[in-house]
Amino acid sequence: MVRVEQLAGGGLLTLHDPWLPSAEAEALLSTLQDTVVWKQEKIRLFGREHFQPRLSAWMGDPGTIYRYSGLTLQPAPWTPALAGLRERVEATSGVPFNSVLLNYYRSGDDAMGFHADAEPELGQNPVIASVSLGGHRRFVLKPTRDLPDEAPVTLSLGGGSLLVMSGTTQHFWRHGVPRQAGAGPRINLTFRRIVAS
Ligand SMILES: O=C(O)CCC(=O)C(=O)O
Ligand SMILES: [Fe+2]
Repeated sequence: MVRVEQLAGGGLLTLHDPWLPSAEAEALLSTLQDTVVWKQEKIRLFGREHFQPRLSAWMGDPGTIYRYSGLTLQPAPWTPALAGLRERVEATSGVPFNSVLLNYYRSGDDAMGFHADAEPELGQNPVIASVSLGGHRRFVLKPTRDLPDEAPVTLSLGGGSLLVMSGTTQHFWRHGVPRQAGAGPRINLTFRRIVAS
């Protein structure tokens, strides 16, 4: 099923759910849990250092260096599983990607704070394609202060789904994955296109 949601300000969400067959999504979850070199990165936020409340990894074509929150990530080479998945994400979304940020939420205590994927190396109005594996999590979008009358939008991202964020989503909306009691392990893959570094 495909659900399309237009956001105020010209953002667009396209949710394909299911996208991957569930047996494949489950197999990919355990392959990634076991084979990715996961790290808990220490970031600098408002001048203070702390560990991110999740594990992560960065994979991509040579030269796709990613900088955010004081970190500089060098890409690990594509594994066969993710190189194949990238092609399928590109086929569905119609957009080329050269890198992917992997986030591993070990439990409902792991989370992602509100942010926009608006780093300069992603260019203007980037398309971000987000594959979820494992347990459902709430994915919340909040308008920026440019859209004071808009209410937050909440999606439930289940294992095997593909969410494509496009248009001006990263300009007028911020998104996050709040802590969620009882949630199971989840891996999210955000495919991106680094256009300059
Ligand atoms: O885990 C998610 O669904 C969101 C991940 C995300 O926002 C990101 O990687 O920038
Ligand atoms: Fe994001």
